[in-house]
Amino acid sequence: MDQTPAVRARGISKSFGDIVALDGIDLDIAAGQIHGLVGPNGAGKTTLLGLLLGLAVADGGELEILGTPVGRSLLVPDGVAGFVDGPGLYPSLTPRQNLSALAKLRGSGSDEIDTTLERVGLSDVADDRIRGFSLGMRQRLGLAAALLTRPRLLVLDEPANGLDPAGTRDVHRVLTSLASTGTAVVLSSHRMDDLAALCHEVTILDTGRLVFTGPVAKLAAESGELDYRLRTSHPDNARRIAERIAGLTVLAADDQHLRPDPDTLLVRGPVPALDELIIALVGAGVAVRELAPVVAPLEAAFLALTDKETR
Ligand SMILES: Nc1ncnc2c1ncn2[C@@H]1O[C@H](COP(=O)(O)OP(=O)(O)OP(=O)(O)O)[C@@H](O)[C@H]1O
Repeated sequence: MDQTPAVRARGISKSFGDIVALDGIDLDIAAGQIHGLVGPNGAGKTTLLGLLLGLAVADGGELEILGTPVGRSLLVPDGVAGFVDGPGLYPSLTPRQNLSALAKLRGSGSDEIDTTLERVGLSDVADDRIRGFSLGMRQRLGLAAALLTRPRLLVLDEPANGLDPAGTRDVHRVLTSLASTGTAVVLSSHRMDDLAALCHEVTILDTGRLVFTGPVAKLAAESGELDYRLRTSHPDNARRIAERIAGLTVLAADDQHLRPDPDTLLVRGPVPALDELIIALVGAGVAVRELAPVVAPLEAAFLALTDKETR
């Protein structure tokens, strides 16, 4: 596998008038890596993806794509494909015609149209006009158009947007198989569960600044103490026992904006205190029916790193 980094960015900045969309971003994406970009609305994700696609140039910093320095012109090297703000398609044409037009423009890929349409699950509608397509079907076709160029860096802005669960699974499968052959994939998403399932590394942006970049497991480890939902056979006894465990706090349901449920207790504490709680509950004849984090560890880390109220 080619060891040239797909992306190497140092101190990238980009402003639109007074708005600082990116503020000194460093980013490394290795070949064959699926890298997720997350952040609240307006964090700068689309702006960063646009720079990688050559749709705009940075105001400052250094950017290397597939080993080639990208200067102040809008040229990115061959081997980069993808889309931001939805794929650009010809609505009056069919998927097959869209891909044929693209293959003609590029002078290659026309023999791969059928297999590419099949890969993204559009074989059955290959000859229907795309004007009536759903958002999810357009997303699939956008991905097909990108795949046809055999990219070494694939850049996708919210590719799972509008996809049903089966569509999301198909896209994950395509991206995972692409990465296994050395293509780097960078994608934005608002769904931490998707990113956890798909990405090797994630970068979190917040109002143009980088607040985390690294392996998904490292991010999950930053979630600190979590809140857990505890369902037992005897909620009143469970509450009394939980209140006696050192380091454990029993929370009110409205702390979490959750629907009140008399059978469920909310507790916050470190894992050893939870272990102690379970042992005590079982010892007292209280059956534990569920103990699960209210917010998944990755989501909790994301919220802690980007939550303005707590900052
Ligand atoms: N062409 C533009 N002109 C002016 N401001 C812009 C432009 N593009 C982006 N911005 C601003 O830059 C900031 C970053 O926007 P960007 O679209 O990159 O965020 P994002 O993380 O992709 O957001 P979202 O999750 O809502 O898609 C925002 O404040 C946005 O309003």
